[in-house]
Amino acid sequence: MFRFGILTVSTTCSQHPEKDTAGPKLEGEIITSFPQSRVTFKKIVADDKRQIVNALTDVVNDVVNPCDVLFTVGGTGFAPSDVTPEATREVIEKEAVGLVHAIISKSLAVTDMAMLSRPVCGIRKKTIIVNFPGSAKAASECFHFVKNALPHAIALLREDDSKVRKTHEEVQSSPFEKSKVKIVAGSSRTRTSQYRMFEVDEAKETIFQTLQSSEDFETIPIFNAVTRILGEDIKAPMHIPPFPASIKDGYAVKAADGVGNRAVRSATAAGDRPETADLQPGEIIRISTGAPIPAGADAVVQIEDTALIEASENGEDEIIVEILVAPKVGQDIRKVGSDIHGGTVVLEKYTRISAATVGVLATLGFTEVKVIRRPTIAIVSTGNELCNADEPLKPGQIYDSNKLTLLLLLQRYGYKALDAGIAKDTPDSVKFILEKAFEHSDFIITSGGVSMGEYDLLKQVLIEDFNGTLHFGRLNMKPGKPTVFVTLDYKGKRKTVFALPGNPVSCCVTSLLFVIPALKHLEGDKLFKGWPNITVILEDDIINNDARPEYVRLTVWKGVNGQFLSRSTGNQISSRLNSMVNANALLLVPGKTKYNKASSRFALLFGDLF
Ligand SMILES: Nc1nc2c(c(=O)[nH]1)N[C@H]1C(S)=C(S)[C@@H](COP(=O)(O)OP(=O)(O)OC[C@H]3O[C@@H](n4cnc5c(N)ncnc54)[C@H](O)[C@@H]3O)O[C@H]1N2
Ligand code: MOO
Ligand SMILES: [Mg+2]
Repeated sequence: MFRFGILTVSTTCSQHPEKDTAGPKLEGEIITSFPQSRVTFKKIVADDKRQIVNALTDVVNDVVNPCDVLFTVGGTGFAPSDVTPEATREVIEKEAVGLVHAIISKSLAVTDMAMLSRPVCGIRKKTIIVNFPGSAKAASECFHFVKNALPHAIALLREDDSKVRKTHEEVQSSPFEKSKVKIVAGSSRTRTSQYRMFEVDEAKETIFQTLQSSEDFETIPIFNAVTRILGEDIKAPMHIPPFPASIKDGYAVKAADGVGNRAVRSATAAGDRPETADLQPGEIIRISTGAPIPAGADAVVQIEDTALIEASENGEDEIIVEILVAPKVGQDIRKVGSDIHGGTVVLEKYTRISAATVGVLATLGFTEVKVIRRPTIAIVSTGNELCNADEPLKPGQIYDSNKLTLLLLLQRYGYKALDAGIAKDTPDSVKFILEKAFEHSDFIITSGGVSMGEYDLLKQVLIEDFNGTLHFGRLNMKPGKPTVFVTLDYKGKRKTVFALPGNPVSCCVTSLLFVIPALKHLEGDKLFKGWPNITVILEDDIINNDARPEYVRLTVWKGVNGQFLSRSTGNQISSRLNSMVNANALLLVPGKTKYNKASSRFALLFGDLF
């Protein structure tokens, strides 16, 4: 049973209690909403801070007749006499700003006047004190805004564990199920990887065969459409230009008139309504670029090919102009539909939308466009050693860089991703974070936890807890050997997971070689055929001492003779992210191979040229 109190604060009502409509109205709402409850305290006091403080204190100290929630009604406004919030603040021990926020934000949805209410809510001992405005309507509305949270708030204050747990379970919908994975340490741990080593090309092929390009569409405003893939053929609903328009600043003429002096009838500029009275022989009309061609005119003579013969007295108007060069029919006129012919397909489905594409859509009057829906993407970091940027580093910790690098790398190619947090190196934590990511996203990129260590848990959790299909778990490449590609069904929805190696460079290089192409493929980008291979000249010797083929990061720029020159970005160890700084290309060097300085090689260009 809940116990409520109502303190009406009003000087008038304290003298004429029959005028208090808000208190009784609120009492009725309380009993209707909580039939098992009782209103154990009712009082009216004047708008007097001392009286309010005393009444509130009496209630919270009353052990015989305690009150779970005490509502004050009135005295929360801007009038000099309104002091209920100040009195409440003197009494409470803890503020409850969430209640205040609920009251104000929900009231603002009803009336702008809610801005002028100053409620204070808080807790003193086991009583919650809540300020409501003084009108009967507002008080009862506010009660409904907060009432759903009250039972749980009361249970918490009463330290009623069973009720609190029940509410937590209800709120969290499904109680968390622990991971099935057990960490295998010591003598029984595996010493050889059970995953077959895939070649890079085989891995790419596997990705493209496994992932189906989306045929799911959405309509978005054209100003958000750059980098998206067009989801339909766009037919022009009109001709561009929609009217014959002048290509030059000059004079609209009748070509048959030829050269000679002409009377300037009028002037027309871009944006003017088309002149409908037919141009007569011997007449011309001054015209500006983009203006509609007047009726009866069939050519435009640019101003450079004319001479002024006579002007008006004030010099503002041209009266007679001489045409110096004989015009041809149609000269300097943009015909209707000459840029875009109405009814034809002007943009093809699967085009990647550029600023110019948006311009064409705008020209045709489109404000929205149908595009292929992109997968929702989440990024997860894993590792006990990882620390968020806003926390101080403890011994043994490092800052998480992969999550941010991945988020921004994706952004560079137009993809937005969600930060799904950092998982600890425990099966439960990895499972919990992945579950959270699967709830919100269809395409998940993780980093770390995929190699041979006993705390490298990603593959096991994905397979054992989520019944994932592992398509590959090891690649013959450096960096990026332990790259993992998994698909699974979660609550009936298909999820794609790339579990990338934790080393920051491995994470970047594998994103460029597999993740971005996979996203482009999913999005139906039919024009993307992988990063272009360009011929570069090496400015230094490049040696790969590893048996694995190595993707060496290069800086490529255009030399004076137009050739592409390149230099390695320095020490290529996969922990050294500086090797990605200033890198715009990847040079594939076979295992145990030296590429000599000045030789020319193919490199994959993934960024802008320097
Ligand atoms: N016995 C073997 N050990 C390792 C092998 C192997 O084949 N046999 N492979 C090595 C290779 S190659 C790589 S690459 C790494 C991959 O490691 P994991 O993917 O398991 O990643 P972790 O062990 O969790 O971390 C590796 C490294 O990267 C740092 N890291 C991780 N996450 C982040 C982050 N978000 N931001 C910054 N730095 C991060 C982490 O601290 C480690 O230093 O395994 C080799 N081992
Ligand atoms: O393959 Mo690891 O990615 O060398 O560093
Ligand atoms: Mg590891």
